[in-house]
Amino acid sequence: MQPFVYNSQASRVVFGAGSLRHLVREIDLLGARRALVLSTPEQRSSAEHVAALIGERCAGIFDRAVMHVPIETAREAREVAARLNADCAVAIGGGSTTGLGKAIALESSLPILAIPTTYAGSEMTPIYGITEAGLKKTGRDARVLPKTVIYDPELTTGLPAQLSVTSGINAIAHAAEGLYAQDANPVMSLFAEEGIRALAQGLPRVVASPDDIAARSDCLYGAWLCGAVLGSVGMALHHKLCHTLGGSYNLPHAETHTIVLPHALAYNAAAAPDAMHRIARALHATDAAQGVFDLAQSLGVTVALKDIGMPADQLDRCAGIATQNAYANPRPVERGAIRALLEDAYQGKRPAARAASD
Ligand SMILES: NC(=O)C1=CN([C@@H]2O[C@H](COP(=O)(O)OP(=O)(O)OC[C@H]3O[C@@H](n4cnc5c(N)ncnc54)[C@H](O)[C@@H]3O)[C@@H](O)[C@H]2O)C=CC1
Ligand SMILES: O=C(O)/C=C\C(=O)CC(=O)O
Repeated sequence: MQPFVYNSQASRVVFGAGSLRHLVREIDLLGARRALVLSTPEQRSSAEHVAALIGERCAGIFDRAVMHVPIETAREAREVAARLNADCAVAIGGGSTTGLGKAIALESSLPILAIPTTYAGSEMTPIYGITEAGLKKTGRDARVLPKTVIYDPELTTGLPAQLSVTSGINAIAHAAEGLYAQDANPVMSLFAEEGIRALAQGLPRVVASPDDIAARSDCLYGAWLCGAVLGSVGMALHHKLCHTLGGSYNLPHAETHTIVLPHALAYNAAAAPDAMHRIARALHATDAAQGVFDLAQSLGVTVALKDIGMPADQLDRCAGIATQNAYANPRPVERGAIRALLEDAYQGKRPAARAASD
């Protein structure tokens, strides 16, 4: 075994159907008295349910979380938290809502209790993102890692089937890149492979029956493990491409991950054979890139950037942005090859299998 460094991220996880009933106990354990509940406008009713559970210790609800955390929203939420004397933030929702909690915690160190309702995994990471003047900046800071996470699969049954699939593949992307990360380690690789396996088994059952709690549990468990990988080791080409596409063209986050991942894996396949073997094994596929593509296509989500609003004439520019700064990746990142990758993703082409001799 190669020497390695493993950074554990300290958080408390309460997992299981119905575990939202432990919310007040968990707020007590944080030592908090005035909880500010965060949500998107669409999940206002979930926020109200949470506020009712918290009772008199609920300081208020802020329901304006949106994707990519615009700085104006972050400032408004910070002001509300300060005005209400909140001493903890309870974020119920996906990565956008957790991200808003992180924007508050970044300045105030307010502890976050996250209740994830998608599979994006932000609740397991010290990574924050804030968008200012059309530019999204991300960073790592221990203050933004949620202190407590309540994973209750019952809260995910309302996540539409298509968003469940793309969000699940967003999670798989964290694990896949974690397996070939420059700072990969055996512990996170175990999390990664198990996370992919749980999601690959759970997602088809969720699509067939969105209320299936056992399937929802498998997916949320997989999302937890994959999120932990994202929080612990560095990402590479795939995440760089998705941030470029999402940030520059405002493409939807989970869908973009779903479309790009097979092509990023095909690009890196020959340079990371062990990771590809483990991804394929977890997917019960013979090839990692094709396995992800087939999973997405068989579950009825789009596999082409042209279907989600990517302008055809921007592929050159996108290849330029994604290759202008150096970053760790198993295979050198070359502009011409990235342009070809983007063309394949734009058209929704099934990637070729890695040759056995590669
Ligand atoms: N900092 C980090 O470590 C990470 C950050 N992110 C960030 O998170 C954002 C994307 O988060 P996502 O979770 O993909 O989407 P999201 O949080 O934007 O949610 C998408 C939509 O689905 C709704 N929704 C969520 N859960 C639902 C449920 N159970 N039932 C019905 N509707 C539900 C939301 O209210 C929203 O309208 C991006 O800004 C991305 O950059 C994503 C992953 C990791
Ligand atoms: O952009 C952020 O807020 C930080 C990380 C991610 O979004 C990870 C991802 O691309 O899923």
